[in-house]
Amino acid sequence: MTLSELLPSLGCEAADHLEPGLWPRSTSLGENGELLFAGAPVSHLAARFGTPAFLLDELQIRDTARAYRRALPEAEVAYASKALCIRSVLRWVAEEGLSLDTCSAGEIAAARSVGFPAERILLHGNAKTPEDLKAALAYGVRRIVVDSLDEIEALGALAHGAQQVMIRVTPGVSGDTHAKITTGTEGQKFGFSLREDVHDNVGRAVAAVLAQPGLRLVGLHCHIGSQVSRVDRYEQAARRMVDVLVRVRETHGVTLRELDLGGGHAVPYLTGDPHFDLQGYARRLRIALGYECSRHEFPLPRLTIEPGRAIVGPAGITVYRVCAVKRGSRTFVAVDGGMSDNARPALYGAGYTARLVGRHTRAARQPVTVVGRHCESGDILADDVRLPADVRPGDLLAVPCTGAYHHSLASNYNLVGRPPVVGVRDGMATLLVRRETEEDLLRRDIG
Ligand SMILES: Cc1ncc(COP(=O)(O)O)c(C=O)c1O
Ligand SMILES: N[C@@H](CCCC[NH3+])C(=O)O
Repeated sequence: MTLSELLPSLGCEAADHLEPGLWPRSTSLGENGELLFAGAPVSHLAARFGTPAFLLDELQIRDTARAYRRALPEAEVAYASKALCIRSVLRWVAEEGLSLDTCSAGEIAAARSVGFPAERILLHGNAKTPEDLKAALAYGVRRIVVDSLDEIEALGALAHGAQQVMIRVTPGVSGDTHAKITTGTEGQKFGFSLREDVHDNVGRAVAAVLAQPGLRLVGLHCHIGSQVSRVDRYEQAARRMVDVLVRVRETHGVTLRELDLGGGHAVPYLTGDPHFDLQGYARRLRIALGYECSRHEFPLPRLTIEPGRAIVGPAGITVYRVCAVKRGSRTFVAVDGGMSDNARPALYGAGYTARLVGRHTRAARQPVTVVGRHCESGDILADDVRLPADVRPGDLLAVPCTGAYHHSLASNYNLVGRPPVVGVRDGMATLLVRRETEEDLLRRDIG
């Protein structure tokens, strides 16, 4: 048992501290219980922008983008925009030299609106609509990652030039992650199977692309899942994909020069969650690809990777205001947001922590459940969190690691407007996405 685990059982509290590794690097504790975020007091940001609000540390996003490029200088690093697709973030990652993974006409439109270079964009999706494909072709998106025989036919009919195409493969490698975000194994909807006994397999996909005069097959893609911390699984996928490249050369006589190993790199949400070993990942991929390619006398393909969560997740926090505290068989601390700004606990049983900010208290910490304002019992933001016993309406709570798949998964359930996104850098805050108003909510309802 650690000291911080032992102290509460003795009725003592450890000195207040920020759980290491969970909060953005620029956060620190200020006076009177204040939390400083990228140089700005969170309670001031809450007063200025209201709550709930997503706060983003611009420099941390930029630093992480650079860390990826430094770790794998030979690779293309494509930010997976589904994690957080807002213009400012697209501009920041473009400036840091990243490419972009998109998966809809909407994400392409966002990229286009900031002039994201089309030659650095990829389009993904297991069910691309004609609008998605047309948007990609119209903007000149360099690579489209095809995911069904039907799509290959549809794209072939639309493409006139030599549209570059990659084929998404199901490598049969488990990312050892939540079932709902596992994508590398048979029996889920993404990718072409390596099994020859099923109809839509990789061999058929290769033949189908090669048969389309408007398409040019440039490589293969795989993505084993999201929130994956096991570097060995990526290494296994890389080896498997070289096998597939070699098999394609043997069977179809084409040497594919590009290999995209997807994203999925895990970030810690709770103390004790594993950190993704970026250096180890880079080293092991380099060795595995080098070894497998030389063993098969296959030219080293140009590598692409697609991290989303790892780029933006740890750089964001959400600030909420407490609306009510209910002390029954459990203590519920209800805040002014919930599953509409964080769907992840309801979707994946994801765990979060929370802390009181902007007020100093000597009250002992007690376990509480932080819940949202929505009409669902499952609208739980953080279970079993230790908050001061005197937590009360009007208090502010901050939740770390909310930069990825929070704003992008947000909904208007119960006709609640989505929170703003505020960028903070060197103490200066900028509203990047404004709060949704009642007028916004009613605008589309024209009946
Ligand atoms: C094809 C593809 N690439 C990249 C990603 C990004 O994943 P993550 O945000 O976990 O890095 C995803 C989502 O899982 C994906 O489906
Ligand atoms: N939405 C998921 C990740 C989806 C990954 C996209 N394929 C999450 O929050 O963990």
